[in-house]
Amino acid sequence: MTAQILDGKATAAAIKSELAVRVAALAARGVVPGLGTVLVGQDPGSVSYVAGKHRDCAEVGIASIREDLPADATQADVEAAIDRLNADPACTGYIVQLPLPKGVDTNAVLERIDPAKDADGLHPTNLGRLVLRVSEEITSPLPCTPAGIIELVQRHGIDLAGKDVVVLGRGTTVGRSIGLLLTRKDVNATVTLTHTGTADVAAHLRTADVVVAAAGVAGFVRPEHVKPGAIVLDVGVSRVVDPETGKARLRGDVDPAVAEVAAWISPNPGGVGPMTRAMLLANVVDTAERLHP
Ligand SMILES: Nc1nc2c(c(=O)[nH]1)N[C@@H](CN(C=O)c1ccc(C(=O)N[C@@H](CCC(=O)O)C(=O)O)cc1)CN2
Repeated sequence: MTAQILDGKATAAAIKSELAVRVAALAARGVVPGLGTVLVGQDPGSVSYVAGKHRDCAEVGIASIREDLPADATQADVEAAIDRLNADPACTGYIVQLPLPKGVDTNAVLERIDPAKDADGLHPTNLGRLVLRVSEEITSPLPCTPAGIIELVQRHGIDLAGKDVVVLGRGTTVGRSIGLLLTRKDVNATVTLTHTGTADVAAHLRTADVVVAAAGVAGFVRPEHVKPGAIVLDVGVSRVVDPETGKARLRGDVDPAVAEVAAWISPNPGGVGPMTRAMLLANVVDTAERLHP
């Protein structure tokens, strides 16, 4: 079996076209959504992701605002940037690019974001709404990567109801929150969250209908871990130096040979990453439409 591709690049492009139409309709009424970013330091991945977010904004007609801080920025410097974006009427939503350098308290930073401007859906108020609302319509921003994974699968005609999903990794942007979305009544999957304290991760993986690999360990999921016909989402990214060329290249959490066992697989790059960015834009547009009905 060779897996079919869950094409995040093409799906994100389709979503961006839909969003561009909605942004034009807002603009016709004098409403211009504005996305802010807070970037601390020069981590190459973070620099590239933030640049991509601003390129996306330009593509769909969303204004962008940048707060770029040096790697040695203090907690007070980061909080001052947050306060500026909270107060800026041109900024209708913003994100703080993660991870933050050691020494900056990430949770304190996330909690300082105005929940009404939380474009990442990571503020405790917005995560709390997800905890409470299992069957109601959600009118607050959703965490971008989890929302992007579900959208990617559903836009390929796959129904997740009744499926057993095994998630690898309990990080802030994916593992902690994806179960809240997958177990909503409109999705109806069953979720097992595995992590570095799980006794036998391989045993869980082998039973999964769907694997969400967000461990950040290159090539962690191998063909012998995957049930034939499973759906595999490759989320984690590692920058691995090629010993022959000395150049760094991106590697996902999933060994490419898994494509010989799975029914569906998301490439990495070109899978979940572009969907994360598309969902961020969707959160910004949704918020602007809710504020200006
Ligand atoms: N505040 C946040 N920080 C982080 C998040 C997040 O959702 N919010 N997620 C990740 C990084 N991330 C978004 O910020 C992200 C990751 C990957 C991509 C992407 O488009 N990747 C491309 C490859 C890009 C490259 O070549 O470098 C792909 O997969 O095709 C976008 C966003 C952690 N931080």
